[in-house]
Amino acid sequence: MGARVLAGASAAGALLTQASRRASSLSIRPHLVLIRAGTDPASLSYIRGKQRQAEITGLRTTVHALPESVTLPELLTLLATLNADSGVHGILVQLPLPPHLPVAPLHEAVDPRKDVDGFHPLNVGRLWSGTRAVDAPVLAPCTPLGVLALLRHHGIPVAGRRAVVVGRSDIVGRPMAAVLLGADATVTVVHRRSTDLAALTREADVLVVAAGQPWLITADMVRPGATVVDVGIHRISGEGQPVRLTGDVHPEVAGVAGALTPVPGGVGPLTVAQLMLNTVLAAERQVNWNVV
Ligand SMILES: Nc1nc(=O)c2c([nH]1)NC[C@@H]1CN(c3ccc(C(=O)N[C@@H](CCC(=O)O)C(=O)O)cc3)C=[N+]21
Repeated sequence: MGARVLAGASAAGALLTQASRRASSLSIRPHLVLIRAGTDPASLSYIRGKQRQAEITGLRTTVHALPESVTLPELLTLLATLNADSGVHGILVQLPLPPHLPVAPLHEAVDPRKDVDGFHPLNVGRLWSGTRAVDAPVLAPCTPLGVLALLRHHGIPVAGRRAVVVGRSDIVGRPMAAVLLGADATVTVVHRRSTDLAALTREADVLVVAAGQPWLITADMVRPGATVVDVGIHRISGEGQPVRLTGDVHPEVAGVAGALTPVPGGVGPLTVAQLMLNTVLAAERQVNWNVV
C-alpha cells in the first residue's frame, strides 16, 4: 500500500487565488523587490519562478541582480533606499549569499513591515510569542507557513498531535516548530546531534524533514501511517543522465507513511505561493495601518 501523495499544486492555487483577490482590492499594486548576489543556478531558477507567480497573481516585481563581489555597505545602502520607498512593499534577499557576506546584518536591515521572508528578529520574536494580533498577522517565513497550508488543504490535523521537525535552520526548522506550536501540535525539534534520531522520528504523527541531506529519512525511521512532509530539495546528476530533483526522504518511505509530499511538486510551490500572500499582507499593513 503506497502513501497518499500530498501534491502542492491545488493548495498553492488556493493561496494564489487569495493573494490575487486581496491584491486587487488594494488601492496600489503590491510591489516585491528580489535581491540576489552572484550566480547560484538554483537561485536563478527560484527567482524566475517567483517572478512568474507574481505576474499571475497581479503583483509587481523588481529584481536587483548584483555581482558576487557586492559588499555589505553596498547592500545596506540599497536596502535603506528600498525601505524608504513607499512604492516598495516587500523585500527579499535571496539565499544563499556569497560566503563573504554576513546574513544577520542584512536580515536586520530590512524594514520589518517589508520583511516578506519573516527573517527580521522583530518578526522572529513575534512568531515565537504566543500573543497574536488578529487584525495584523505576523510576517513569518514562507516555507513553514506553506507547509501548514498544505497540511490544512489536505485535511491533515495538527492540533494535539506529535509533530517532529528534523532540522533547526533559521529559514525552515526553527520557524516550522513555531508555526506547528502555534497550531497546537506537540513539537519536538531534532537535528544532527540528536541521540537515536530514528527513535525520535518514529514518534511523529507528522514528520517535517528539513535537514538538507538527501534521503536521510528511511522507512525504519517512520511510524506506519504517519504524514511525512519533505522540505528537502537536491539536484542529483548521475552519469549521462538528466538532472533529477529529490528530497530528504528516501522513496522507500512511501511504503510506510500514510501520506507523503512529493519532490518536486510538494512544498516548493507552497513556498512561492506563500511569498505572494506575504507580499499582499505586507502591502495591506503598509497601506491600511502603516504600523511596524
Ligand atoms: N530569502 C530567501 N527566501 C526563500 O524563501 C528562499 C531563499 N531565500 N533561498 C532558497 C530557498 C529555496 N526556496 C524554494 C522556492 C521554490 C521552490 C520550488 O518552486 N520548487 C519546485 C521545483 C523548482 C525547480 O525546478 O527547481 C518544486 O519543489 O516543485 C523550491 C525552493 C526558497 N528559498
